[in-house]
This record gives sequence, structure tokens and C-alpha cells, in this order.
Amino acid sequence: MTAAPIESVAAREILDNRLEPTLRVTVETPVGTGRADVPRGRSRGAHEAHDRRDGDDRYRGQGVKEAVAAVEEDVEPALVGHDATDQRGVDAALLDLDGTRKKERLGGNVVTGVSLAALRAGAAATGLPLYRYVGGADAGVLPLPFFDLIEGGELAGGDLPFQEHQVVPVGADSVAEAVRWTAEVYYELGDILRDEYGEASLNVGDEGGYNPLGVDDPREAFDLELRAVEACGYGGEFALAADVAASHFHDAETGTYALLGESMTRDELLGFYEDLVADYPIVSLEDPLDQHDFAGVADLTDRLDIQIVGDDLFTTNPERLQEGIDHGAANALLWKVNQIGTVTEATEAARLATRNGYAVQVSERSGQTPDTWLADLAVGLGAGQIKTGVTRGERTEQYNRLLEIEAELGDAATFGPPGDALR
Ligand SMILES: O=C(O)[C@@H](CO)OP(=O)(O)O
Ligand SMILES: [Mg+2]
Repeated sequence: MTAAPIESVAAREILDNRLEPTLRVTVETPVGTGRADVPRGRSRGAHEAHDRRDGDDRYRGQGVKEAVAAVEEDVEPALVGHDATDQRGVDAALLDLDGTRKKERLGGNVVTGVSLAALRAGAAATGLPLYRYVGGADAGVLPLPFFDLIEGGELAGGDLPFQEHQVVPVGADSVAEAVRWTAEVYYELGDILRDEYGEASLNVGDEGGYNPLGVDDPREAFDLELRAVEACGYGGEFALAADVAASHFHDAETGTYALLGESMTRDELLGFYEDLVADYPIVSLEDPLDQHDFAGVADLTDRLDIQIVGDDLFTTNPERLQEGIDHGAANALLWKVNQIGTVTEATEAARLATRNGYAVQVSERSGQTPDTWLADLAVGLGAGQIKTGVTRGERTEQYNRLLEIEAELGDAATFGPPGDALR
């Protein structure tokens, strides 16, 4: 018996936080409807699924009219009659239809939108909240958020080479506490920036973190964050972390990194990280080296006793992750559904990570809508960590959804990664 036979699959063009078009996909069954918006990265990894965009000049060639048509003309006929509660079956049909490694035929955005909308339709058909549909009866781990209070790199206009300078409320006991403490630190940091760096430093980047003018050294950004933490009386309750996104200042020809006005070799950069981790309470570094350098990341993972996260390095791709595991590169997976395509492939990557002792950090994209499937999936996976920006509605809605889930679970909720990890 088919529990929730798919009757229709439709898509429309909507806009994300950058006023760039993206897809909203709807999957209908007689017993429940699912809808999902597709996020979009800007600082994308070389191995990510293909983001299908129109070749014409709508939105400077960034339109999704063809992607909408692909949902309705190619995907819908192939999925009608499939059981929406059979996520593996739905995703296998999508992969069959596409037939390419990077989802070049349908488009990764098409595949992700349909896969997530089917997941939502399956949850609706069973009457379960999405996090419980994904995580089962014992889903109850709320993620510790990494807040990108100061932005740089590709996602902001200033001079900071690192993309995200995060504060991590490791001393908090719940999402509610983590969010409240961080809000106070955010206001305080705003006061410091206004007084010392000028009003314009209150401008924010794509994820709603500050974009201070004239700050070009990550250490200065971390100093500012620590000052705000101390001024709020939370010294010791917060750790620091970064998404370095090092591929963006790596020169593939010379193999060097353009950092702090210097051209650093890999060894010099590794030394820089060793000093940084010795001088600051840093618990996690994402993409510290070029996205192709498994051996270098393995060396760093060995040398530093902290979390090393692979984002562009792994692109949520089980094959890439396996290569990393074989090298001993990193010890955590950044988890983004649309890097790989389907929910099934992404959960397979998360499972592979967990089985090999790698942590999983669920992540937003810099292009988002207020759709909150991300928050539900973070709880459903029991990942224990999330990064989903700071201010702006498409970010705060994720926190609001996590607060809602936390309240719904009450005493049954636990918080953060297992054991003493990161604390
Ligand atoms: O590099 C990253 O981790 C992200 C999200 O924070 O950026 P984007 O979505 O642009 O890839
Ligand atoms: Mg990243």
C-alpha cells in the first residue's frame, strides 16, 4: 500500500535574502502537502552540485525559469505515484532521472527542492513535526549555535580575509540561553564598533554579522568579540571559532595564501593557526586550508587539539568525506543538503561522519529564505551543532524555530554536542 502517493510536484520562482531568485517547490499527496525553499551559497565549493540558472539576461543570467520548468516537465511525471514517505525511493528516482555526479542535468537546486518538499510531504502525511519525522521517537538534541558576529571574505564588503569570526556560547544550557547571551554580546559589540570604528561599522554582511571598517586582521576581530563577551560578564562562557574559507585567499599556481599583506606558504599558515589557537579560546576552525589539500588538513588536524570542520573540503559528499577520513583530514563535517542534492545522500554523509567519529555541524547557506527546515533537520539529525548566521529574518527564523522545538520538548530536550566536545 502506498501511504502518501505523490499527486503533483510544482515549483515557482521566489526571492532569497539577496533578492536573487530561487525555487519554492510543493509536493502534494492526498494525505499531506510539503513545501520547501532552496538555499543558495555564494562561497561555494568546487565539488558542489550544479546550481541551475537561466542563460538569458533575466536577473543577470541568474533566473530559475528553466529550473521551474524542469520540476514540472521532467520531475513531476517521474515522481507521480511514488510514496512521499519513502524518501529513499523518491531520491533514487531523482538520481536516476538526473544521472550525473553533480546533478548537471536537472540542476542541484531542482533536486534539493524536490527532495526536501517530498520530505515535508511525508512528515505532513504522518502528522509528525519534521524534526520527529526525521529523527524518530527519541529526537531531542538541540544544536549549539555558532554565531558569525563578524563577517569577512566573500560574504562581506570589508577587508577581513576570514569569512566568519564566530562566538560559541559553550557554557549555555539551552538554545534559549545561548540566543539570549549572544544577543547581549551582539548589542555590546555594536556599541564598541560604533564608538571606535564609526557608525558604518554597524553594517552587516550576508549572514547578519557586523562588517567593521578598517579591520583586516582576524585577531583584531576576535579581540573585539572577546571584549564584548567580557563586558557582558560572560567571560569563560563563550569560546571562539572561524570559518576561514581559505580557498578564497589561496593561489593555486604558487600554492601560497595571501594573508595579512603577506604571501604565506602552507607551513607558515599552519604556524599562524598554532599561534592563534594558543592565544585565543578557539575551539573550531572550518576550511583552514585550500579545499583540495587533504594532506595539509590532516597535518593540521593532528597538530591542533580542536575541531577542524570540512565544508568546501567535503561538500557533504560521502565520497569526498571518505577520502578525508582515509587521510585523517578534519574531524567534523559541515552539513549542507544542497551541496550534494538529495536528503538521502546528505544523511548518508552525516551517518558516515558519525560512524567514523566525525562531528556534524548543520549549516545554512548565505542565500536563504525564512523557511525553517534547517532547524528541524538539525534536531532530527541530532547533530548537536548548527551555524545559521546572526541577524536578518531568514537567520532569526531558524533560532525562533529551535526555540519552539525546545519548548515543545521541555525536559526531554538535551543541548549541544555529546560530552565535553567543544567545552
Ligand atoms: O562557507 C560557508 O560556510 C557558507 C555559509 O555560512 O557560505 P555559502 O553559503 O556562501 O557557501
Ligand atoms: Mg564554509
